[in-house]
Amino acid sequence: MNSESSSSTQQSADSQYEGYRFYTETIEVTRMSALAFFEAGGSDHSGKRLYWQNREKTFTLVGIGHAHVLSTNKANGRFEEIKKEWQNLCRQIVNEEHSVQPVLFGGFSFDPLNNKASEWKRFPQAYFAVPTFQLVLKGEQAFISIHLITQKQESFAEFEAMRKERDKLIHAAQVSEVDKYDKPQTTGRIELKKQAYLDSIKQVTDIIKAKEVEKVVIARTMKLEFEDVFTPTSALYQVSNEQPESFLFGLEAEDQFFFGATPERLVKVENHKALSTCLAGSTPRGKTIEKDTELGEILLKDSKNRAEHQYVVNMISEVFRANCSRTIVPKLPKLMKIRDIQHLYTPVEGDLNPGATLFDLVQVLHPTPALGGEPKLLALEMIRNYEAMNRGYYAAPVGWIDAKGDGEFAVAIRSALLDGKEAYLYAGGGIVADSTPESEYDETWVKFRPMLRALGGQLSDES
Ligand SMILES: C=C(O[C@@H]1C=C(C(=O)O)C=C[C@H]1O)C(=O)O
Ligand SMILES: [Mg+2]
Repeated sequence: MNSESSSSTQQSADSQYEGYRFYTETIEVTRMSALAFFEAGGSDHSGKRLYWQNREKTFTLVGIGHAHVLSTNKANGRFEEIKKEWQNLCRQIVNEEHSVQPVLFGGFSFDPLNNKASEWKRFPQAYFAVPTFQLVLKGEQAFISIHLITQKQESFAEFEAMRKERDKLIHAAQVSEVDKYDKPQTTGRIELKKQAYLDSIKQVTDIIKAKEVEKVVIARTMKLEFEDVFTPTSALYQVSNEQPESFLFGLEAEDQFFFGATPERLVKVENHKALSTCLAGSTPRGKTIEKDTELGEILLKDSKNRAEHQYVVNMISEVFRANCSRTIVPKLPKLMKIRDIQHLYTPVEGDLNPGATLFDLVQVLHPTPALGGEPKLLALEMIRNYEAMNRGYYAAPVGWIDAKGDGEFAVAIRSALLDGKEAYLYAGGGIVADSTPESEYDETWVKFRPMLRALGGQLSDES
């Protein structure tokens, strides 16, 4: 069964995209491994690939090549800029004849006002792309789309060449074996600025006790060194094996690759329904069922963790009440148990008000007190001043949006930046009045664990 549509649209739009045309074709293919498709794109489009799988595993998106890039290095107005450009581009190029609409995928940095030097050399403050070749796995079905966005009048030959390339990609993906990826040989594991991290927790806790701010999330970085270059496909393969119950994401920017397996949804919009997740408050999994249940029960009643969690519930509910009707917020948190850790969890949903968009929600929600703090702007300033790192895209929104405005963004935690023979891993925790540097430090170890296991950075005496 093939569904095809190739067409172009030209309207007398007053946008910056006047004269742009969109050529697209979507075919249904037999289901293939998303990772194999991602890998196949590496020979000609390395540095321009993306990967996404939702938490429920009902939707997987792989992008290869850039049909169009939207990015900015502006510190202020980056959300508005990307939102407006996407709307302008869609208005110009998308029409009803297109059976499949283009998808924009990418992310934002955590805090553009943080100007500490960092490892994030290839990532602008916002970085999105419409892929040239796009694989979508939905339920049992698989679709591959070609997207060509161009100002050229005549693109027939170019589009024909793209069809050939698509067929080669499909073939390469179908014959490749995806279980061939080994863990890297890890030669070094360095806790960067550990003392500065511990000191910052003490400083921030003192300021919270003086009631100048209520909650601030503080994070730290771990660096792994590998014997050989470790590839993005191998990295995705390893985390996907480790974390079946999370969103999986990967975003290439030239020779750097940001990826992770996060349990935290920032916001999803589907047919005007909005969903978000309050996730804060943590404890390890128990080794036995009894111990695990006991740890969970203790977490549900623990006042320090409930305080961490409640700031997030209050903030997200407030944002939803301002942007949605029929907002539903459960009164009490539940437990979200994932492989290495359990969290306090409250889902929030509502019907998006007319005029409110996914990008609007991303902008007002980011960062929630799960990754920033309360009050938001003061917490951001404290993170800038006290945290001994620059988060880059860690803890920031990463996700996708389509031409109708549906899409989903996750909070990019449990993540790492891969840079050739090195990887930078990130983990943090919510600091409230009764936090201590030692227990926060321990909590970050639990949060590092999945990524360490995936990347072979776990020492032999740890399991
Ligand atoms: C900051 C992280 O996680 C966040 C902080 C949590 C906490 O402090 O309890 C729990 C879940 C996340 O919202 C991280 O994983 O790095
Ligand atoms: Mg915590």
